[in-house]
Parts: sequence; C-alpha cells; structure tokens
Amino acid sequence: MSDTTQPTSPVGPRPEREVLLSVRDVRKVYASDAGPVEAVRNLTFDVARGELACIVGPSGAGKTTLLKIISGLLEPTSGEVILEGERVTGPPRTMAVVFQEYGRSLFPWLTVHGNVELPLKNARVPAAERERRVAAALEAVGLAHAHKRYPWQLSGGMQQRVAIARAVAYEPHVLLMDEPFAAVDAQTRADLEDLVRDIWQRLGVTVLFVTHDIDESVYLAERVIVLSSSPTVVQEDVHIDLPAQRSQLETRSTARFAELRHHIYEQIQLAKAGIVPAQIAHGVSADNLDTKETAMSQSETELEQVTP
Ligand SMILES: Nc1ncnc2c1ncn2[C@@H]1O[C@H](COP(=O)(O)OP(=O)(O)OP(=O)(O)O)[C@@H](O)[C@H]1O
Repeated sequence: MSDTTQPTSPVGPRPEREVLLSVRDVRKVYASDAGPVEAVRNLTFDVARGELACIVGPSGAGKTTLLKIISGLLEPTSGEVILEGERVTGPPRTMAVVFQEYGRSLFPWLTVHGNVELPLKNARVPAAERERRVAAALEAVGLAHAHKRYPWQLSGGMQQRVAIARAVAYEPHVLLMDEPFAAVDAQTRADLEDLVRDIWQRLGVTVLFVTHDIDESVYLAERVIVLSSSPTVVQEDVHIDLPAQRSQLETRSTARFAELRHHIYEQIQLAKAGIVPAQIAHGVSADNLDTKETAMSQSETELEQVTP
C-alpha cells in the first residue's frame, strides 16, 4: 500500500481545534419493497470550526444520505448529529446547503438580487442589513454587475455563483455543498473551486463538501474523509498537508498533490472491493487478501490511465 501520507488521526480534526459538528454512530436503514436496505452502517467523525473537509467515496456510498441526515432533512435510524452542542432534528438555522442542481435551486421569477435576498427576508433580517449582505455576497462571487438579471439569463456557472452567494449572504456557520460543480464545464469548475477556497479563507465558515472528484477533493480540502461502499463506514480520514495558498496550475503539478490523490484513489479502490479499515488493520483472511491485492494492482493500473 502507498505509504505517502502522513499518519492521520483516526477520525476527527486536529486536537487543538474546537469541534463544530459531530456525526455520532449514524446508521441509516431504508425500507424498500425488497426489504430493508442498510445504506449507512456506522459513521462517526467530527468537523472542526472553520475546517474545509471533503467527503469522497464510491458511487452509492451513502454521501447524499449522509448530507441529508446532517442537514436535518432525513432522520437517522440510530445515532445522532450534533451541531454546536445541539442535536440536529430538522434543518438547522445556522446551516446553508448548495446543491448540484443550481437550475432548480433558484427561483426563475426573482432577479439575482431577489434570489440572494430571499432567505434573509425569511429570517427577518432588517432591510439595510439585507442590502449590505446581498451586495457583499454578490461582490464576493463576482456578480455585482448582474444583480438585476434573472437566472435564465445566466450561464450555468453564473447560476451556481448565485447559489453560492445566497448561501454566503445567509452567513451560515456551516456550509454543506453536495457535488455543487458536477454540472459545469472544467474551466468554470476550476474558477468555482478557487472561489470556494477564497470565501472559506476570508469568512472562516466551516465547509463540508461532497464530491466524486478525487482531484477536486485534494485541491480544495484540509482534510478528505473517504467513505467505504454501502453499508458505509469511514474508510480513511486523510489530512491534506498542501500549503494554504493554492493555485490550479502549480498546486496540481506538485509531487505531494500526486501522492495524495494516488493514496485516496487507492483507498476508494479498496472501498469498492469491500476492504474496510478493520480488515486492513487487523489482518484479513486469505480470500480477502486476494481481493485486496487484486484491488491494489487494479488501482495501480487505473492510476496509470488517469494520471496526466
Ligand atoms: N429512498 C431509498 N430507499 C432505498 N434505498 C435507498 C434510498 N435512497 C438511497 N438508497 C440506497 O442507499 C445507498 C446509498 O445511496 P446514496 O444516494 O446516499 O449514495 P451516494 O453516495 O450519494 O450515491 P452517488 O455517489 O451515486 O450519488 C444506495 O445503495 C442506494 O441505493
């Protein structure tokens, strides 16, 4: 196995930082016509205040299920989510979510300004304060000039900027992002990644970002939480020790970036092969060992194909 990462803490942020969000023994079993489906087996991790953490995992790993539980839209079968000391039982006031489908998350009959302002009106923020926050958020995402336009007059990337501005203007303590850039082109995606890091660094908001894209997770995060295949546990918790100042061209061409993406790629291959951490740590049966070795060699092969 690659030995390229620093040892990582078992599950959790570095000890000196205050915990903002705790996911504790979360399990989710869906009822279905074919019988119960255990989507999430046991997820436990903490996110520190001000941290930018990415969640990656194989398709169907339960990322969306996890985000719905964290955002209070879905009740876990057992376990709990604690945000700033309070158990989450519904959508928390101090949380904002940005989804992939920006087209459906904006109201077409409201202008850009109106869309960003709406949650503030709902929260009864006074008019002058609303104006200040909307202007600052639109400025932050580079859309001050477009405040009178309607969503359908904007490109996909611009619409997603509006969704980000709306979340930022709300001044959440935690910002959840569910594959927010999956539907935009590569150049726009790179710009939006830099925008998220910029906003995160300037505002100090805690960001939990779900992505399918390993490179995106390494570029964005301070930490990447790798989920196993469903029924899901935390496969690995990887500290991303890249410099805080990142640039698309330079950071992505460093040796450390390549090592980290390689390591996470391997972990996802192991997850797909059903090799979970306890088996890795405590020895595996001969059968599983075969699977593990197969997974590793497959991972190496596929890496050769994906590495530029
Ligand atoms: N309402 C449901 N009823 C039954 N099973 C479900 C339901 N929702 C999700 N599942 C199952 O739970 C597992 C996790 O699904 P989930 O959508 O959370 O994964 P995901 O990691 O977000 O997937 P993807 O990466 O493909 O978007 C899958 O096996 C899925 O089939």
